[in-house]
Amino acid sequence: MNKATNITWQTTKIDKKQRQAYFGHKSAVLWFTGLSGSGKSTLAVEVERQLFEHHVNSYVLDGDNVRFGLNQNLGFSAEDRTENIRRIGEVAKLFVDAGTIVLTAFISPYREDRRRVRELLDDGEFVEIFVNTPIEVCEKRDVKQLYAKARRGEIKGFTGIDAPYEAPQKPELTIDTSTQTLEESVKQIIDYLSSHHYVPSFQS
Ligand SMILES: Nc1ncnc2c1ncn2[C@@H]1O[C@H](COP(=O)(O)OS(=O)(=O)O)[C@@H](OP(=O)(O)O)[C@H]1O
Ligand SMILES: Nc1ncnc2c1ncn2[C@@H]1O[C@H](COP(=O)(O)OP(=O)(O)O)[C@@H](O)[C@H]1O
Repeated sequence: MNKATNITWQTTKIDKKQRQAYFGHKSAVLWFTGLSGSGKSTLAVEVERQLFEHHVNSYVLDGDNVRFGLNQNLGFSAEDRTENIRRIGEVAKLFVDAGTIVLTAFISPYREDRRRVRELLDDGEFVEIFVNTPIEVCEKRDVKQLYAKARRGEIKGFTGIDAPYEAPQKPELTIDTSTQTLEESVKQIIDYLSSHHYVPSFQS
């Protein structure tokens, strides 16, 4: 609910369609969701690099980074995670309006929070990518040693240990980084974008 009153939506002279035509590709959100250590950031960063190399406007919004700035007042309670995802959704929508393919790498554990972001956007603009790497593999990787801390009880409410992760029911794409190489996963995503005419066709 808006707290401010007496506000009106300002329209501009250049719209999303004009920006997309100018850049030569569609804009959308590639919404990576999955457990910590599942591979969201690694995938997003590599897809961004390849899109950029092929002259596609692309930009990664990453969990840890956004929490250093925009969302530095939020923690990991269910309410704070919901607010985290709500703000990211609004930021992602601005990027889509600006003609960019924005890649978001957040655990985003709640189905309802992700659904709300999908609803914010037009049809086809929300591409949900479920990074479905088994927790045993994520925990074994333990890139930031957070699973070990959670197991020792030093972090409370860690996703997958003592906080929930609600898997997507109908994601556009599912990736398992325990069985697919990085190259295979990136190719799967780029092929999806090409075959669905988000970007001109190219080989990853
Ligand atoms: N309690 C708890 N649970 C899960 N993750 C935790 C927690 N505390 C800190 N971290 C670190 O924060 C990163 C997840 O932040 P997100 O903004 O993606 O989380 S969420 O979408 O709001 O659930 C996550 O980063 P990724 O590993 O990149 O997913 C962790 O490094
Ligand atoms: N096939 C793969 N695809 C993506 N990441 C992989 C793969 N195999 C191993 N990894 C490693 O898994 C880790 C995933 O960490 P990260 O991308 O930070 O995950 P998240 O953003 O989901 O927390 C990285 O250290 C990465 O090098």
